[in-house]
Amino acid sequence: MGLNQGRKARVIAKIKGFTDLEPETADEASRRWISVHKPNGDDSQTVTVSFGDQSASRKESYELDYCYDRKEGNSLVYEREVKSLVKDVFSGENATVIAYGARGSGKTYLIQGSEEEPGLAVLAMTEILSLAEESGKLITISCFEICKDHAYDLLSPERQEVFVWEDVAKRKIQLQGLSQIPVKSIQEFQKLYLSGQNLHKQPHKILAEPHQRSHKGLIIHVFSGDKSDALPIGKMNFVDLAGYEDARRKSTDGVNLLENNKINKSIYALHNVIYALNANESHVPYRESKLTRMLHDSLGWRNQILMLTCLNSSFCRDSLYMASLASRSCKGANRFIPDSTKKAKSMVRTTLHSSYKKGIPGSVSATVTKQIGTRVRITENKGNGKFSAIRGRKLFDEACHSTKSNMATKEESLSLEVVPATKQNIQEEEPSPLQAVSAEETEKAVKAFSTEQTKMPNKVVWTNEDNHDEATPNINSNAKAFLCVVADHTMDKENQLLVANDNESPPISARLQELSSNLKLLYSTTPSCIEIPPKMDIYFDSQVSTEILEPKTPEPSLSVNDKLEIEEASCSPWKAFSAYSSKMKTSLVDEYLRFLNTASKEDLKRLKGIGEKRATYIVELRDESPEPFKKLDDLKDIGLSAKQIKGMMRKEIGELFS
Ligand SMILES: Nc1ncnc2c1ncn2[C@@H]1O[C@H](COP(=O)(O)OP(=O)(O)OP(=O)(O)O)[C@@H](O)[C@H]1O
Repeated sequence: MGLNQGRKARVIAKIKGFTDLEPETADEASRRWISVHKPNGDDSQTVTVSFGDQSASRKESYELDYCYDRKEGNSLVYEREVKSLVKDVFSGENATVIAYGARGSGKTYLIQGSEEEPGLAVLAMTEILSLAEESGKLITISCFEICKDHAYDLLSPERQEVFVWEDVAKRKIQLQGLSQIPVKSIQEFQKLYLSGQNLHKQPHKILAEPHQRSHKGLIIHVFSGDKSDALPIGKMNFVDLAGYEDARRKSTDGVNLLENNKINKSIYALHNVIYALNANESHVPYRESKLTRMLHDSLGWRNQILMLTCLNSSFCRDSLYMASLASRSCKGANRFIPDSTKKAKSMVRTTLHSSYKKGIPGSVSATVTKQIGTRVRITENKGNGKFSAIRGRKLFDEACHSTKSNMATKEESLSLEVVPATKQNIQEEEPSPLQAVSAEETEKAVKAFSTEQTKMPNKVVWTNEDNHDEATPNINSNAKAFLCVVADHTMDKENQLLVANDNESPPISARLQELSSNLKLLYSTTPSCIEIPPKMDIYFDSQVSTEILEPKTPEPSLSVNDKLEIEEASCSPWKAFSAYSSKMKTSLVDEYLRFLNTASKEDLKRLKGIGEKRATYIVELRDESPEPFKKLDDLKDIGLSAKQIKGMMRKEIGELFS
């Protein structure tokens, strides 16, 4: 199939097949719960998946690229969806197949399969090995898992941690610590892959260690030949995501909430990337999770992506939510960003840029040392006024630019060893006598580096886009150069109330605007005509309808009590007005708190008065407790005074009328 209608990722679904243990009546019940409308049969370019609830009186429907039925097996999905991707990998592209869905929705069965029914990864590997044999290519595999946003190598006995390094051109990823093992036969593959993937199903060596849910990945690398000088051609990733489970419900197997939150967050992060790719957005938020950072060089550009939404065949609320998320990222549309917000965004960006130009304090220092070949370190320091941050960026860009021409090619990168940069080694290292203290010296130092770079072949600049603190690998003596960039090159925005960001979801002002419009709409209606909207879940509209539903952000709801109060107040215009105002305030505050409790770090930074530091702190608080902000006063936990909190709310709401 593979028809993406011009989009980067194909998003399809597979309804879980029945196990032998399920009763015969399961089929009938399943049909009541989930049905698929294919307007052109198997050739449909879009299908509608409809879910009925247990009473069958209401339906929710979502559009996807395709949906495979319960009885359609893994081999059919392979033939129609994955086979063509295998060919693409041999012609130099990367392909990624990702299965996600509620817990127990058949993800592992689809990717890995069973003895009787091999999964997509096994079927693909069979074909890859056969093509490799015909054409004399070398195949290696890597297996990893991601637990609580840390990646581990599943093919090394010590299960070492894997770190993500990215070159400055942002097109190449190096997974440090991830083994690659050559594979020649399907038996060899099965042994390695299944033992790696099923580690979690074995009894834990340390009994006290609790059972952990994780994302599991397989990377199949194809090389140009089978000698040691072989060049990488392409790779194929298969990812079996940990099952989604609504964090608001109690976890069934004692998995702690924190772990659940991390899993869900990385599922959202992945969908935000897919959404941004399908919507052709200029910014794709790859850095929101470990998984998307690891797959960065396989997601986007000309690479192939297949998103497999696994759906439970019997009633499962989490499956509904997954279908909603899938539909959203499938279309790459349906996002609420009013024009006014776009305008505001570009205005903010201009202002921020010009404030840099005006020389808001910031500094750049560069260090050139000869300790390990040539090394240039550029750090931007805030506040000492020696150098503007924008100048620092410029110098950095210049350095990168002159390095880019010397970037290791695909061939060269094979033999390249990465020299990681960590916050720790940046700080601990002895200052060089050449440490620049003025703009002029800094510029000279960077130029020296650039010149040095142009002389040296085989060089690539790597940066760790992960947490800089996480890696403390040894400096490799074979490496000739590296550039460390202290990532915090955003200005301290805590007090500037300005944020420039291209992130994917609407800022709070846009959502508040939406809320405000909804409330205005309500206000313009006579109280007795007020419809009580049904209670909404995030992105999930449970309204009784057979229409195709667009996944949504939540809207305000009025309780029966609200409605009664408003009706009571309707006898006096002033009382009615006061009642509406008060409800509006409550809804706005609720929405604001919900945003604080759920938004990504980048989105949080869109709020007035929330900069890098506060956003980081909020995210950390959420890791400790799933919903740290229950009332506005809880903002005091991030160091705000009552006056500042009020000020921030006033500014946020004032924006609605600007
Ligand atoms: N198409 C199918 N036919 C028969 N049995 C299936 C099918 N799909 C899944 N199963 C069975 O359903 C159970 C759950 O499937 P599986 O482990 O693949 O789900 P999962 O989504 O990977 O679970 P988790 O969220 O826990 O990782 C397994 O016992 C599996 O064998």
